[in-house]
Amino acid sequence: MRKIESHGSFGGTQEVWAHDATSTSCEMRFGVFLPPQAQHTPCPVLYFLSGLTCTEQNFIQKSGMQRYAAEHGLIIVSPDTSPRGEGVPDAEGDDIGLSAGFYVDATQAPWSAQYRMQSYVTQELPTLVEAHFPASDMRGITGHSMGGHGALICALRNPGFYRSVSALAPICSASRGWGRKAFAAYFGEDADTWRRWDACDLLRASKEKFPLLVDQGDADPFLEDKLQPDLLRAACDAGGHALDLRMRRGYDHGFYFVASFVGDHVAHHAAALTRA
Ligand SMILES: N[C@@H](CCC(=O)N[C@@H](CSC=O)C(=O)NCC(=O)O)C(=O)O
Repeated sequence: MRKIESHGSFGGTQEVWAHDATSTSCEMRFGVFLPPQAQHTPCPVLYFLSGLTCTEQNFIQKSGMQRYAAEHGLIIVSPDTSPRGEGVPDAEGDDIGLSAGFYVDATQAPWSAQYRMQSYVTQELPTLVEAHFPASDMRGITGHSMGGHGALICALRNPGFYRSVSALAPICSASRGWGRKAFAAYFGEDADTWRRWDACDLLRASKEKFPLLVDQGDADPFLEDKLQPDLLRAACDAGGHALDLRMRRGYDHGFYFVASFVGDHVAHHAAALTRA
């Protein structure tokens, strides 16, 4: 593992690390914010999954989350959004290939060899983080847009592994919205497989009940066609999950929105992760 960056921030440290990942067969980078409390005691970890076109940098530079993480004593880990490097498959468009891993394990060639972001985020990365940083095994997961979809499916596919889950402007049903092109490529046209990676289908089927905090701007240009919060509401009703969906007047999809509400999400996770 190699430390790429280290910056003092709100009494803690914002770092970026690189390592050779086995799940994605390439070098992967991730951000880790270590709050001041981590100098003395193991801290809970909140994973933040970013959206299309992002690397590990967008969230750590634009969200201002370090202030809230330092206040609540949370480590925040922010992985990259896809495998990277020479030979990694890509295709035309922002919603497939590089920066568009959709946090799934692809089944179709040529994607299946390296587009294994579900395994990376839910297995390899937590193992690495808990071995190398002062991290406890209390984990929460959140994300923005494609990363909101990612947070939901990671929690739903791994019951008991995360104590808390939330999302900012998530792609609520990737197989019906913004993920259709990627799902067709990564999984082929098998509808059963698509359902196993779609947050709304997983919510309808889940026996474990998930209390969900979701913020969504009502001026988001992707709201109706690509994000589809109405489908999330219907799936939570059908599956018996408590959904706190907060529609935010005048907010669009970008990081001005994320920065406005990330503090609420950090506080939400801190309450769940520091409860005895
Ligand atoms: N160009 C794309 C949309 C690009 C975009 O808005 N990306 C968002 C995430 S969208 C869903 O996953 C983002 O976080 N961008 C990075 C940033 O720093 O703003 C299109 O219009 O299709």
